[in-house]
Amino acid sequence: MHSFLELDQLCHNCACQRENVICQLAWLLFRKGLTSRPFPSGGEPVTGGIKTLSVPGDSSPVGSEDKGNIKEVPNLQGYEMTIWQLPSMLLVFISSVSPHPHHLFEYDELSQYVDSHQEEYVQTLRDWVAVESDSSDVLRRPDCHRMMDMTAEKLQAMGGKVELVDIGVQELPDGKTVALPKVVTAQFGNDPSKQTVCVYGHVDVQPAKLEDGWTTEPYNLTDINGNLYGRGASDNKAPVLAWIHTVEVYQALSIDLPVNVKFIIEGMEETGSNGLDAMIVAQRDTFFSDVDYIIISDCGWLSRRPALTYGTRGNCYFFAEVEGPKQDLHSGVYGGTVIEPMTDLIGILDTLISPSGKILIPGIREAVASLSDEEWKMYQDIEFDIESFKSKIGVSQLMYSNKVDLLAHRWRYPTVTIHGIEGGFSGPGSKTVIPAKVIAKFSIRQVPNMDPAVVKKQVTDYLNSVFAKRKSPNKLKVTMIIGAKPWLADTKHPLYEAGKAAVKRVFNVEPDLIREGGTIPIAKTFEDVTGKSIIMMPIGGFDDGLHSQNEKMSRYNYIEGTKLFIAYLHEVAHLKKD
Ligand SMILES: C[C@H](N)C(=O)N[C@@H](Cc1c[nH]cn1)C(=O)O
Repeated sequence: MHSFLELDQLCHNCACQRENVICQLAWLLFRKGLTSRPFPSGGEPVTGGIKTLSVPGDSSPVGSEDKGNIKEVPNLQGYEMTIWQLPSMLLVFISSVSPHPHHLFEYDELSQYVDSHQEEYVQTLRDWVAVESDSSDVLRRPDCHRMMDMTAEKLQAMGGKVELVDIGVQELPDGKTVALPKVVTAQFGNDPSKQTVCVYGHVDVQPAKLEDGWTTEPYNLTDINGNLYGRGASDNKAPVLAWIHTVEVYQALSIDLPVNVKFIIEGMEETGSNGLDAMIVAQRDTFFSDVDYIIISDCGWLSRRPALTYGTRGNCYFFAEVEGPKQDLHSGVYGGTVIEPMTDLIGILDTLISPSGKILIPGIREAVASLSDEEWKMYQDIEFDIESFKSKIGVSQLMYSNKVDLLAHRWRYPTVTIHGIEGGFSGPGSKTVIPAKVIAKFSIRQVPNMDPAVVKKQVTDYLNSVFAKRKSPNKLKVTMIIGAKPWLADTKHPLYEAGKAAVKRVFNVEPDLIREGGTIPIAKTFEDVTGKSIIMMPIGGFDDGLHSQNEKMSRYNYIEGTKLFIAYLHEVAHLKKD
């Protein structure tokens, strides 16, 4: 009786990655239980094993030694079978020589491997979360560089063809420059007969401090009741790792990857993917030349039901700076005599959006694509519980009270958010100061058919005109620091059919087809520059708290998500090349 490992070893010896029919047969016999169990009592063995078998055109049957023209296969002791096992063996053999080279799918084995290695996966996530790779804080840039190195080392250790691509420097508002984190590219397999997918992800994170209200240390991954709390756990370190584990699992079981897999992992997504557009343009005819599809898992489900994402909003992120006196002033001594920068700033910010959520900047609402009947119907059919949404975020009232309006305003209408004001007093206690210079940070989420270049002008012109009416002696400077476009896919593309099949296999449900209110700044560039189709396949939970306190990734989503990716590669392998 042969063990799993022995069979695997036999296959390894000929290095055929189970392309060889003999290896496939041996594997399938084992899989079907035809070689791993003792004879049933009273069963008559019909053969002592397969002795020799030559396969036309095949140079290396399992464990063979080449002796002139005769290929000998060692006597595979233990492949004994009974007469009653013959028909199923024949079926197995016929299926193994069918013309499709990647027809085998050992999902159960792959999935069991994932289950039995989950502690390792959690530990790797812990190591990654421990790196404070906050791309918005230049003081943390060394951590971002370290994070990229760790990513490259991991992929390198797996035998990938890895490169750390230098994408230049970032210009800071004071005119200084700082090196951008390098971009990691990697490649596993380059079989021209297979599809090639490119997985994009990022390993930088949003800022997080314990004093922001986290209940656990943000950079110390903490498992509470199966939820793994830590900054970047869901956005986007666990999903990137889940893709890496996917390749690892195939490798560990010596199962040939059904598609070639490339990775492009960056470290500046949270601040708008600086430098990445240029890198993609530069590598269009090299790294991207053989890529068939791009897969992104940097988003989350809408509910407990798995989802496929077909749209993201873009983002235009602005700084509005108002500068007045040459230094901060005592509000008792000078209050009432100077025109305060903060008052000016709050005044102009208040003209961006009405209390009912109507954007007041001329031209913005007019550009928005109108909601089609088909879309309305799609939103209507999605299960979305307004009450649990409200209770999850802890509010008693939302901007809209019906599902379609809420989903539409979350996914496919623009919105203005005021994030904060730099320079104003924000510490605990009560400082009586007039801040001399204040900088508001606000952003406008972009949707089809808005254009960031146009929005930049609309916002700048509008704020300048509103400010002018105040007749203030202070100075206003408006800068757009991120201009990321929205992205929208065709859900009828075969990539989505493949996605549905993979979700069905792993979760036994149909996925929701959803859009994402957040932004993946590089998505549209990928599509425009490479001309390739994108699918977004989230594994994050609906309640992961991205960018917020107590961000988490559940073990369930991390582990089942890895299985989803395994299943998805199998489905993609069966797509016709574009
Ligand atoms: C959806 C993704 N996980 C994400 O959170 N992206 C960020 C990217 C961004 C946009 N502007 C600045 N950074 C987001 O949507 O906020």
